[in-house]
Amino acid sequence: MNVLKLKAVSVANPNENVKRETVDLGNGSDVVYIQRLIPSDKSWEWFHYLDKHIPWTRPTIRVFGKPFLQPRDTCYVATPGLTELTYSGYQPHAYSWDDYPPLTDILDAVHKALPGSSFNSLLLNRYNGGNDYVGWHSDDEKLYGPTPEIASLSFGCERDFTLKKKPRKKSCGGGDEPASKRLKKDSHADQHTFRLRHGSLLVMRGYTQRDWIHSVPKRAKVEATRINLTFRRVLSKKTYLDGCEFICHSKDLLPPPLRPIRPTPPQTSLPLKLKLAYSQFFMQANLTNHILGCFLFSTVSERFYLIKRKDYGGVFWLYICSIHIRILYSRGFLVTPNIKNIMSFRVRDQPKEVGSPSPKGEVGEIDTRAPFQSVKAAVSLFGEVAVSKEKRSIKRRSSENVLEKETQLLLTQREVNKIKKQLDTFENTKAKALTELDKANVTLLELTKKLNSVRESKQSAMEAAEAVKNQAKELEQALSQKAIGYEAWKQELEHARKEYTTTVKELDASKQELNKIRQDFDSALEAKLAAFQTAGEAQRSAKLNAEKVNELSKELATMKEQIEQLKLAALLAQEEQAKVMGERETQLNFYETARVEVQTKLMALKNEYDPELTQSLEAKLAETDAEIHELQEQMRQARASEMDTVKLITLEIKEATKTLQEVAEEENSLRNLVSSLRTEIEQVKKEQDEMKEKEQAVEALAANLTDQLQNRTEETSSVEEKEPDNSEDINLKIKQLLFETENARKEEEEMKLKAQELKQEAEKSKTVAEELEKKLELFLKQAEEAKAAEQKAVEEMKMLSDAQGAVSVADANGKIVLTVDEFAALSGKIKESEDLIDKTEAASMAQVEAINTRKNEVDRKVEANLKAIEEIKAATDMALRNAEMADSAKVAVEGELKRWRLDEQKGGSDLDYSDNSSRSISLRI
Ligand SMILES: O=C(O)CCC(=O)C(=O)O
Ligand SMILES: [Fe+2]
Repeated sequence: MNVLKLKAVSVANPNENVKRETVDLGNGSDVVYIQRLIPSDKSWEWFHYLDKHIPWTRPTIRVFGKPFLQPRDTCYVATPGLTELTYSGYQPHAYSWDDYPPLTDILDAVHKALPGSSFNSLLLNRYNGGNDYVGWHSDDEKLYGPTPEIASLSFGCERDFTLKKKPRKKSCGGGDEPASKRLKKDSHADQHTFRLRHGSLLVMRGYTQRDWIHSVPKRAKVEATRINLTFRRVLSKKTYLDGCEFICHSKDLLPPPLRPIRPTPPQTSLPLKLKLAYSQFFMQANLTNHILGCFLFSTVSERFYLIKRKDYGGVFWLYICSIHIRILYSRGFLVTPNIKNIMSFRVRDQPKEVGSPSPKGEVGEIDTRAPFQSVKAAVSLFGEVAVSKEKRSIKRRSSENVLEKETQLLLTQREVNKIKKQLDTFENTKAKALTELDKANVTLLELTKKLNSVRESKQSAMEAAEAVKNQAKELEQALSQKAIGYEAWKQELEHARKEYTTTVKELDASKQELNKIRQDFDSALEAKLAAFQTAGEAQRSAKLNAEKVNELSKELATMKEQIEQLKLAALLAQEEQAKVMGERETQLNFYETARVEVQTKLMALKNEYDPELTQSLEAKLAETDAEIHELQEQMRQARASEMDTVKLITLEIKEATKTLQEVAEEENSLRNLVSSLRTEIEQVKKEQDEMKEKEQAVEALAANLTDQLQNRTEETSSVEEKEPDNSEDINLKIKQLLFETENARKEEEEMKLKAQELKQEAEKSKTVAEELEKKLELFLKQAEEAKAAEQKAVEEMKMLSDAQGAVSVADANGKIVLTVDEFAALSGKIKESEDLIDKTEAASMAQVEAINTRKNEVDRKVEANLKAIEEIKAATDMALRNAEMADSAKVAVEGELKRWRLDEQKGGSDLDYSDNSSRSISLRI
């Protein structure tokens, strides 16, 4: 593998030329953004290395309990021994820093940029284009403590990073601050966006994870890849002590209220005072905190306790003395202390000598990093708080070593236990397997025994057979002594006997076959009966359908009539309107004449009277003129709009009539289809009748065959007795049999053909049904359209009725062409016809559906019938073959028997067979 060699980096000095921007988010949260931390070339070099070498995975995480493919690639790197990271139900595998050496260079660069930082884990993200993203979240996992510093380094494609304030109810910790301060902080913006550039570093600090959420949203147009590294510090690690697993948190995890150590206690009895200081603090500030457990240990003089406490999103340990533990215990905050578990207590920054200058602000703090391996060790260290730092550190180191060893030992012990368990399971499986083997052996023995007994019985049977053979030989010898010339005959007799046995067997088989055929016939008959019943039902339903179709046609006729009436009403309305218009025009003409007359009169008056009166009269005339004009205009407009509406309605009614006609046509075609379906059903019934006849013929033939076979047997014996040389007759009969067999074959062929035809018919009826369905769909669509058109017409009519109402009010003469009521009645009629169409449509649909169902049923029955016929045909074939075979065998036997009887008769004078029954042949059919 071509591993990229990367030199140790010297990145920009954070304190000198790197520009950093700090955004105060308020309430102890802030974000630092360094736009150009890593030079572009170096950033690309790292980008390509990470893109190629990091083992990226895209895990399935859980969001609100549902599995969800993480919308970006990821990888996790961490220092060994830390508590594992788990987020959204997913625990990533922790790779080591050494697996990917450039990561340590990048880490160094980040550490340099952020003095005092000490990251021990890294979550890498790769966004393969704008569709990859990270949704709103906060990195507030417990293992990072309450105020984690998270540094996010970006390479490659620029993406937006958005921060949003969490809903107010979740915010906590600001309770100690004065209201004025809080108010001020509230003025901070609730959302911030940073464009994360190639080589930039964004650091979230303080309570950002507690109070804010962040995301990298999707970006539709982005295609390029972005790689992001988020550095974090895990505060806890696992330790084993006295067989117990402890999650130890470093001092960083102590929440701020506990961090400032209490003022220096008096120098005398320092450890105890220190303990008291902590316990007092604990009592004051944290009584309500959730206490997970209490652990007791003793020093020479006193018993002390450590409290396992949960606070600020973390679990850690507190030291407490016995007095306070009793108080806590009495108040129900503690459960029974467990004496076996102990934790360490370390004192930091102790004054070296008594009487030295006043101690510094901080005198001690809890450190659970190095628990004691035994009570003794704890006591010894606890008693030596005043010893030199060096000595203490040596002791601590040795105690840490011992702890490390113990942890390793415990892990090894666990491993050993696991292996032991595995061994146990293996032993169990082995024991089970052995038992099974024993059982198998027993069975084998039993089987062997059985085999042996079978062998023995076989042997004895063989011996018996041998004895019988010997006897037969003896008998033969005796016979040969008596009739030496019959040697050949004996052999033939033997042969005939054998043949006879085979024939009997074959005849048995034939009989069975025939029985089977009979059974098949019976079941076919049943199926046929069922098919007939279905056909009858189909017929009945077809009749019903026809009746319904007739009803539908009647309804359709009524509808047509109604529409005709509607049309008539519309025509009448039109005529009425035309009449009104005529009257109005006459009125207008009358006005016009009156006006002209007045004008003439006025002119005459003007000439006769003074000009002032004339002027006023003229003005009045002009006014009247204008009014008349206005009236004329209004009437013209009203007439035009009325005409338009009437035209529109007429058009709509025409369309509705057309659609109804189409519906009627569809009904007709449906009716035709129903009748053709009925004809098809009749045809199928006829075919079935024919099939039945054929089947009966085949049945009769099979029965005939059986009878003939029986007769032949009887005839053979009687002919043998009466006419030994009637071979010609036998031949004739055999020929006849063969002829009949041939006939049966032909019949069968015909049946096959018929079945084929029936199948084709079934196919055809299927196609017809499909076409019917298609037509129905089309019909439904058209009905829908007709309905919509009708609806529209109704609306138009309503509008017109409203308009007419208005006209009637405006018209002083009260001459209304169509009153509101008339229009309402008209609308009602239209609604009625609409409902009727709906009902008709639904009924026809149901009819067609029912027809389809019936047809499908008939199809199914026909198919079942065809199948039964096929099976019968196959069985008949087989039976015929068997009959043929039996026939030829019979011929052979007959020949042999004839010869045998002849010989017997010839030798009758020499041999006296008193027991004739031993020679008689009975054919069992
Ligand atoms: O890709 C980024 O910039 C943010 C990633 C992030 O928020 C995370 O991994 O938790
Ligand atoms: Fe994050």
